Amino acid sequence: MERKYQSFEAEKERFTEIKDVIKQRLTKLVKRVKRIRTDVLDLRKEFFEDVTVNLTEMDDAIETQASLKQQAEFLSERERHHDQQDQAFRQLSRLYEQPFFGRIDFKETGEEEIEPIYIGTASLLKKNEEDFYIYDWRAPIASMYYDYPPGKAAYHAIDETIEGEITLKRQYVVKHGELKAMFDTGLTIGDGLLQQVLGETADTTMKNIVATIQQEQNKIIRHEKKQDLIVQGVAGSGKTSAALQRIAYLLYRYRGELTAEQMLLFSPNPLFHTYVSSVLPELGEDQVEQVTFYNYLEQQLGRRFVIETPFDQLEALLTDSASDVRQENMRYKASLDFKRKVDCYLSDLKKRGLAFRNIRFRDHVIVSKQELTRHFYRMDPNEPVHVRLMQLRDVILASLKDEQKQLMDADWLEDELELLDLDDYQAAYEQIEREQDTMDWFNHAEREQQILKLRLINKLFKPLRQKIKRLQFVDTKRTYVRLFDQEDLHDEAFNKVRHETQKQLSESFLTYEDATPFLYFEKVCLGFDEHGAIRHVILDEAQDYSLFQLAYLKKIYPNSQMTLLGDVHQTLYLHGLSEDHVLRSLENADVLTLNKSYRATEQLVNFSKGLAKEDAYKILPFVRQGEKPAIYEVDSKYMMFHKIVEELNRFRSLAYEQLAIITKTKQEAQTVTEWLHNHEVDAHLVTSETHEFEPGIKVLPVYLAKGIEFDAVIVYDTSSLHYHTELDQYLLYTACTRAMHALTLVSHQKVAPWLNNVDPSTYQHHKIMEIHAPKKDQD
Ligand SMILES: Nc1ncnc2c1ncn2[C@@H]1O[C@H](COP(=O)(O)OP(=O)(O)OP(=O)(O)O)[C@@H](O)[C@H]1O
Repeated sequence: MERKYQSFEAEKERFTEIKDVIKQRLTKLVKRVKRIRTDVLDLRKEFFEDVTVNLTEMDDAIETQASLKQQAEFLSERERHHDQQDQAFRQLSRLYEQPFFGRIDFKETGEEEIEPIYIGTASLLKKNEEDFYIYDWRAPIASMYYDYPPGKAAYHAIDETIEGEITLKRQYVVKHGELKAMFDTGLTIGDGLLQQVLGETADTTMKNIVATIQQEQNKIIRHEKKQDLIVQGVAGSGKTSAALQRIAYLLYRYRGELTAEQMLLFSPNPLFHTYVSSVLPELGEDQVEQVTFYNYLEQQLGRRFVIETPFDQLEALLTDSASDVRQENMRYKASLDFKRKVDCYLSDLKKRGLAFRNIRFRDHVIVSKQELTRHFYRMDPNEPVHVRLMQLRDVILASLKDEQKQLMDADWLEDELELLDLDDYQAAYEQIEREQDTMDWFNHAEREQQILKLRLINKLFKPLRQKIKRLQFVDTKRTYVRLFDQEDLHDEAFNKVRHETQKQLSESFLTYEDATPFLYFEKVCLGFDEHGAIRHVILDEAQDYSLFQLAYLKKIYPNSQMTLLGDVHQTLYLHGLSEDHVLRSLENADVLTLNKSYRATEQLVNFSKGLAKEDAYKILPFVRQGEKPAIYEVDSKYMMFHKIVEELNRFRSLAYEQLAIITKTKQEAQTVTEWLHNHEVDAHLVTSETHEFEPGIKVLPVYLAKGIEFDAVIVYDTSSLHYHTELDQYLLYTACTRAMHALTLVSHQKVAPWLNNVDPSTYQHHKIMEIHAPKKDQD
């Protein structure tokens, strides 16, 4: 049987043929898009010209309204059409640059033909609308490209499994719209191509990996079961990449049922937002909303409290300024033990303890807190607190009406009528006009006065009504503070943190660890505004979430499937050190693991895995060669900086562009940046407010480097004085695993203890002593 397109020449012809087809379609599409755009612009310009606006008579007004509606519908239909065509245009343009990246030849069992399946970022149908030039990488048949080596293979299409044999598996290198090379591959997807891709230098934004998705990553991307999914993946194993390709896959697979607005990505920091933002548009999908958990907390509580950022919480730990009580608080408030305590207290509130605020109007108490308490606790105790509060709210709003009526005779009201504006007078006038036919008013002036007074009262009461609707008559803060009034003989951790919690709450300050429990407490009291529309929540860097935070997220996104991606080795928060880790917590979740690290060279992985806290043997490198990491142990700060500059120069001479100096704290990052500036080295300090990733040298604390990678990394001062706690070990591992090609550790004096346990054959160790600093650098 004749095999199609075997030689490179034949492939080139095929490549050109497809590009020609795309070009023709693009030409047509450009004309169409232009035409529709002109239509839309004309329609917008002439919107009112085609409508006769006549509002004098009721019938005319109705007619005018109908024709306006028709015109608006027509316009929005054209706009929609324009958007669709524009999207098709962008998709075709992308395909024109790289029509396909892979191919499998598949012989279905029982069929004679071997079909070549070309795979690209989108499908391209032939004229007959049945056959394909190119299959979208997410199409069921394309899954075999990622899942099988040549030989027996199968895929699922709708309700059946189709079996057969892959007779050829091929990958292509396309650059600047030209086919440059091809590889026929075996077991994994093109070690050749993957080598090439991974060997490239880092970028300021993340790349998509559709051409080289690995089998174990494909399982994550195409996980379709209803259960939640937990991915434990070692550093650089492609968790974030898999998460983004998964979003693109789900949007394709459930097109028409699932939209980008129904998905939500929780990410670690604003810099990360920008870093990953190009992947989905590159794959032709809309951006999904990205939010940090802190932003979410701020949005919910920021008007009433100052909330500590997670980075400030970490800084307190890293600079050893967190007292024992504070550390206990971090651990305890993250735990499900504390959640159970809160739940217990919430259940108690059904019977007693809810604190209310007086409802006042102009310093006058309309409903006292005692009355509210009495009324609330006379309601059906079997009803949940939030349901009873809704009922109470309706009672208060009704009684407010009586209160308003009584004010009609108040003397001050007349004086304040001038607070009304022209619209109020106009409205009063129109109301009298309307009433004239049905009511027999003797005195217009009197009626007008009455209407105006009513309007004024309504206006004055509006803010109060809104507060009542938002249940602000419940004093949630005070109620929560009461939880900490009494000691608990059986709960030592609770007793330890009680006073501190009360003190901070009274100052309207919420530590990061306190913010979620308080928000949870308040939501259960007042009722959850569940985000029912969100169908999929993705948590990247999931190891940083506490069990309490995860329970909270489960509660507010009740109709959502969750994908958690994290790495136990990269834990940065105290709560992550506990046995009950978020990545082990979800019941009935599917758990998938990624053990191979693609980011770094074999030499870097072999070194950094020696720093990993648990199961280090499971971390496998992808075979890509580079230099061994270097550790410089020096005896002065000056020498440390001197070495940093030397290394930066060396890295630049190797054509590495994205260079980072990773410190433990923000203060150190600042010191290093200042030193470099003083010595005429251009470096950018990255802070928690940095949103854009600038090319060049970056100096940043390790927690801001999460999820991001650099060509070469220098880890600042890895001495034992500096890195010694259990958490420090995780930090050091995280910092070292940010490097793709080169890694240097500089240490002022003796290195951190775990570095001594790393296999010495995996790195070069240099001790440099006695270089004296110039006068200006001696401190
Ligand atoms: N299949 C693949 N093909 C090409 N590149 C890949 C593949 N998998 C991962 N990579 C690359 O490896 C690097 C690390 O990927 P990614 O950031 O997704 O890993 P991660 O597991 O989220 O890392 P970390 O937890 O350390 O932040 C990226 O440069 C990514 O492009």
